[in-house]
Amino acid sequence: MDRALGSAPAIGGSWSKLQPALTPWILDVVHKMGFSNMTPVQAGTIPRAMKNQDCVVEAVTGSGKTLAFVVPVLERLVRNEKQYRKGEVAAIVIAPTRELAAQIHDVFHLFLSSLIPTPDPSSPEASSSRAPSPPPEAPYPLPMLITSGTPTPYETFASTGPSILIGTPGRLASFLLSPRGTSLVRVGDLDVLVLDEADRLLSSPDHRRDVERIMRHLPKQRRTHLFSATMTDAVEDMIGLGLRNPVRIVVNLKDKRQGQEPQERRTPTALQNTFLICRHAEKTVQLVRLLQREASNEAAKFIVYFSTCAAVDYFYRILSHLPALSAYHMTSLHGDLPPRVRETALSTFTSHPASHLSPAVLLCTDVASRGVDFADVDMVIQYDPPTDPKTFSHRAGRTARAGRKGKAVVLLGKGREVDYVDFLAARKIPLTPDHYLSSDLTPSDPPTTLDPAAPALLEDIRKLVLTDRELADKAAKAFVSSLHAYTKHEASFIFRVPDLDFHGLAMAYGLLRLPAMPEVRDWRKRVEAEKVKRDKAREECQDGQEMEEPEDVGWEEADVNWDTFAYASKSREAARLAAIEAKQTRPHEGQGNRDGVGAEKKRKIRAEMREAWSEQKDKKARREERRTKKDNKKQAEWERTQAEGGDKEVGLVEEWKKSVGMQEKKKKVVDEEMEAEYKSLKKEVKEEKAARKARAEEKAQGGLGGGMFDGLD
Ligand SMILES: Nc1ncnc2c1ncn2[C@@H]1O[C@H](COP(=O)(O)OP(=O)(O)OP(=O)(O)O)[C@@H](O)[C@H]1O
Repeated sequence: MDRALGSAPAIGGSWSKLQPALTPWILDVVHKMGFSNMTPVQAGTIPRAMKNQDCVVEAVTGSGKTLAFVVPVLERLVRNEKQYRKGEVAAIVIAPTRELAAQIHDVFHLFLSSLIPTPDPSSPEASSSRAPSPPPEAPYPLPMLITSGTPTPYETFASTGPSILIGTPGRLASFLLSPRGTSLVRVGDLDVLVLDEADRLLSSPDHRRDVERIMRHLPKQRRTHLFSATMTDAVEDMIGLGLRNPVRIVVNLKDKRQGQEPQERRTPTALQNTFLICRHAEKTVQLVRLLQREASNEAAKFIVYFSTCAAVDYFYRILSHLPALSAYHMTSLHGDLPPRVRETALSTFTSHPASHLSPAVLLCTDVASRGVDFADVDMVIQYDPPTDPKTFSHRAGRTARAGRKGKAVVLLGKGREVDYVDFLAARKIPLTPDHYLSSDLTPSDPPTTLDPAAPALLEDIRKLVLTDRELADKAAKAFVSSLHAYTKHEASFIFRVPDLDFHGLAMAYGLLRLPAMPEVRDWRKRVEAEKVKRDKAREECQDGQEMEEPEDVGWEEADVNWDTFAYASKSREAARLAAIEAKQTRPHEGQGNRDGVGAEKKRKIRAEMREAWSEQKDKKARREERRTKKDNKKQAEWERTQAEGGDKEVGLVEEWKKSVGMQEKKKKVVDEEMEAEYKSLKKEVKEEKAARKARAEEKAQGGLGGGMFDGLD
């Protein structure tokens, strides 16, 4: 492979001086966007991508990578001698999330819309910019978005005949490779394939499998470009497999400090990238104060990252109701929300007329960490550090885009988590310290004893939670899921569950009680064992020397009557009461049939539910790996027969395709059946457990019982 570095000039130069020169209408649109000069990555990439070179492009967040592929894709298609007809696809862009795919589609659409007459506002197509526009005079390339939540692709594809497809890997693969897709969508003359956020696409096994399936379906005679702010080994593999003599374009930044050698860095220079240390119990207090302090410094738009969808859901409900944040406009965004809701959330946040008096806050997971272009975010706060360290710079990079200033802060728990700063520095992501914020929002040293605002905030949150049992469910779910995410940190030697202060976290979440889960049980045992050890050592201590006690933030279970604690939703509460009553009147229902088959299955499910989440995940990963290996073997076999040539080749390919298709179909049916069975049994076990618990609580024996889903009902 050609490893030549594409030299990207420090200053990009003028768009109008680009060689080869841009087509006038494309240049016109770029100028209308307000850009007279290229960014370095654009200057380094566009001339090469316009010619016949595959490109692997690595440049920091917010450096203008989108235009670096949109412009050459359009140029190549406009200049192409081949006239693409309806049904023929000339370019495909794959992005890891629907938000990013939609954004890329919008950029293509922006170029195209400069050529077409404004549609009649009364027509249904005019209502959405995502709907393919009526074709202008041929041969201008029409883009089409293929992600979940977009209109049925086949009809739209057949009627509009787009030549550029932009989508997420799974949806694109099923669109292109389904029997209907293979007969309707012709890719034989595809000119260019772009993978945006290539490292993310290739390091997730699901995405990678789909990307590879798509690539195998495309002609080898094509250009392929990979773009990302961070590159991984997975990308290196792909370079070998799917690209031909690619040129590598790396836009590096140097951190020039007075009197020091310039240091290479992976984040924009205009980004003030910081960390703040506090107790776990003080995290929510610090989050609230950060929002307040920055707004008092004129900041108007914030993004706050959590590790899980459940945490976003919960904190959205809590923070939206805190009097201290009443002026803030909160929006939540995560992958468990339906596509339409995600789309609305994103546009609500981007279009909200925020000011420092009425700031806008987006609470989200990593679904909004990569690629999504927010023009005017002042501050990014990472409530939870990301489980994958590569995500760190992507999250922080949602601010300080295209040379603008911005600030990012990550909240780190006192103790071992502080090592994360060195860990990132070694990865060319330097962080500077931010101060603990005291109650008057002035910087201070971290308090030596617990900030009294933490227990006070706990009480405020609890008051809120006690108004609706659903909030207590959400709190427990958020806590459990965040803890599971914590066990998945790639930097596991820094983020160690045994070092976590569970009571501190419970305080930051405003929990009423700790959910019963293996990790909490182990922690309780550990704390108890340490106490016994200390007591023993104290007894044995001859000289009366004081022993240092570990800090206890003083979180205690709230005094709640769980029998009468009701859901605010009348129907939900009625269902809860009905379920309790039903179980009391028919206590043995659902305990399996006489031959013991049901009981055996339930035993297995119970065991699975108790199994640590991490083990369940590992099993899934192993299954995934086996499947990928099998696919690869079949692919190798297919390629071997192709290389051998001969008449039987076509038959073998067909046979292979058929067998893969059959297997996938069969697997889907089996999966669906198994899933349905699993779900219904899981529901039964859960109901049974809830009833047992209700009975036990009635007998005033209390306590949190067995499996990890207890406390989450
Ligand atoms: N030549 C240019 N001059 C000024 N601004 C530009 C230029 N090109 C792009 N931009 C703006 O820079 C911002 C960031 O661009 P873009 O989203 O393409 O960055 P990116 O490198 O893809 O970032 P990420 O890695 O986070 O996805 C956008 O708001 C875009 O409009």
